Amino acid sequence: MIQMSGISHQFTIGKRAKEKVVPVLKNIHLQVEKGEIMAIVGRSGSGKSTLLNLMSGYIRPTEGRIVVAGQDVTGLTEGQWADFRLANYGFIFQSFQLIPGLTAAENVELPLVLKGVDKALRKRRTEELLEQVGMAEYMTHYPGELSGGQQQRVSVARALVMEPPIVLADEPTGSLDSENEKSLLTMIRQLNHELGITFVIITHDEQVAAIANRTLRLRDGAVQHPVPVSGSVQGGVGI
Ligand SMILES: Nc1ncnc2c1ncn2[C@@H]1O[C@H](COP(=O)(O)OP(=O)(O)OP(=O)(O)O)[C@@H](O)[C@H]1O
Repeated sequence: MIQMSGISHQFTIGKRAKEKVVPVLKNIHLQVEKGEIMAIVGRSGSGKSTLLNLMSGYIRPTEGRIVVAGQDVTGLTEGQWADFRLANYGFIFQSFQLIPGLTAAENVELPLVLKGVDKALRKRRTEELLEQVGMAEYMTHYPGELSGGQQQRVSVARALVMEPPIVLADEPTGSLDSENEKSLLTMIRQLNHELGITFVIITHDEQVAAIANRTLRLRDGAVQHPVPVSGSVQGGVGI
């Protein structure tokens, strides 16, 4: 589903005369299989977010090739990446990243508006999803009127609204208490099993890593060691 080959990335910081190159990722090879949950773990600064940003086209690799859903995305322009993300990825963040001035329903609906989907269809899809994540009663609430756990449910609904084959999550449980964490993980497992959605999840959290089929460990920008297969997804473990 996602293949990264020979990926290296360095940031260049500072002004011209004092430019400094910061190498972050070194020769990463990874393959995320369709229908699996992959956890990415590693110490702060090991390059986890950089890896996710490369997968989703927010930054471009210094070296290497990225193929997602059969398409070589390495050379996409910014505009092409925007379309590609809308069609292929849903995102879940630690800080939810809901738009404060929009209701729960409007937040979920927004990607459909951007895509020009018909209003009646948007409404139906939004209601279905908010129902699915247990937030039907809160459709007209603003994010500021919802608990952290409720906001994360809304953000899951938003991530799913375009029916993406892949969901990328950056510390999705990082702001949740243990009860909300448990219910989010149950939801992720269900979505993975029932809809076959592929998940890539950055996490510090052992409970999250425990639901993953595989765990990729980064250390100082490199893959730490080969990844054992521990879940139900078969074959082709190309890390
Ligand atoms: N835009 C940038 N410019 C320069 N350096 C950057 C930039 N983004 C990240 N870095 C550096 O790259 C390294 C890896 O950062 P990254 O955010 O990928 O780590 P991480 O593993 O996600 O960390 P954390 O768990 O703290 O979020 C760090 O040393 C960081 O300072």
